[in-house]
Amino acid sequence: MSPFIGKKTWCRKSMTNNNGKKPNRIVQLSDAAPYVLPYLYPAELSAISLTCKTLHLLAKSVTAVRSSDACRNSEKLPIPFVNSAVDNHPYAYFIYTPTQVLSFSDDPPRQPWGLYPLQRRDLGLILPPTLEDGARCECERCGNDSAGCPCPCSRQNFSGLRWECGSGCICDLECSNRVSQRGISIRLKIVRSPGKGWGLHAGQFIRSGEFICEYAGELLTTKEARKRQEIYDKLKSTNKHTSALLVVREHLPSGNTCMRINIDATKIGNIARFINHSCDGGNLSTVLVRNSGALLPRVCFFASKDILKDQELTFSYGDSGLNPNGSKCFCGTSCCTGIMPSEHT
Ligand SMILES: C[S@@+](CC[C@H](N)C(=O)[O-])C[C@H]1O[C@@H](n2cnc3c(N)ncnc32)[C@H](O)[C@@H]1O
Repeated sequence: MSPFIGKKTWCRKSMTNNNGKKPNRIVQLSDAAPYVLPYLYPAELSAISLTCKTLHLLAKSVTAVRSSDACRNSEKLPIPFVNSAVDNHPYAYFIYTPTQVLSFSDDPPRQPWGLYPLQRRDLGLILPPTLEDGARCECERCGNDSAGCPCPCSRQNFSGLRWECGSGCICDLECSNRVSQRGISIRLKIVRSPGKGWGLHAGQFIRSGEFICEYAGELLTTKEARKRQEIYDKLKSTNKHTSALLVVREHLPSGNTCMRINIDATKIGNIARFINHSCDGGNLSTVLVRNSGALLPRVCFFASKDILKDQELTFSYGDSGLNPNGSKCFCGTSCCTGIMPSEHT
């Protein structure tokens, strides 16, 4: 019997098994689809949706789940994509990580997204270890005795640099000095607009100083960052590609040296990859957060002013005067230079 995919959504496996015999097993598409469809890239999903009505409906429900939460159910609240008829993009595809990861030299592994609610462990990426329950920090910042905690709390309030407790402390994630380690807990949405593409917007009022999110992505060496930027610049000229490579420089106390942190959220990242540029500096500040016990700092966004519900969250990508050939800026602020800042790494 030839493979049959019909009204009743049954198909016969046409592949032969190890013995060269055709297995006699009947597979119901709607049962198998949840194990396959979430792994497909958007182009594959739309190709498969053209093959039959059942797969069309299943692919449509994968798309609906993907558009309903860019974070794959791995943050406290869903962060949906909103496209009010700007174009026909229901969502943007990328691999989700809640925090920074080491770079992948090849393409990262596929990550399931769609159809069933994912747990953090399903994401297939290395996630930061959680601390044992019950452990309590004894530092002053946590309101207890100052004895015993090796965290550098006393060095807090450095401008642009924040110290938090970490794996070197005995406190848990509830410690008040770990605000950037508990994931995203404010309502946000990713809104499509003409000119800028996707952008991150507030889904609620956000008070000045509140933690928004980490800039999560692949940590790159400077050599790798420069190589990737060259590739992205070429792709950008086709107008079909947006990249999300952020370079942050940390000036070390000596004043003579600075450390570069290159984070590429183009393929693997979190919702910070959707934050657009604003020539007036925007409403977010970029803060380097050092956790006690961690070698590298993380780049985090905090609200630099009160942000109203539905307002776009933005920050300044840099100085546009350095980039006379840059692409058009659509930030819409009164001080807009009309040109996007340099993306030279
Ligand atoms: C980190 S991504 C931000 C998310 C992006 N809008 C998207 O749709 O994925 C950076 C890219 O967004 C676009 N972008 C960001 N700010 C912009 C602005 N003010 N005007 C025009 N395009 C902007 C540029 O294409 C830039 O390379």
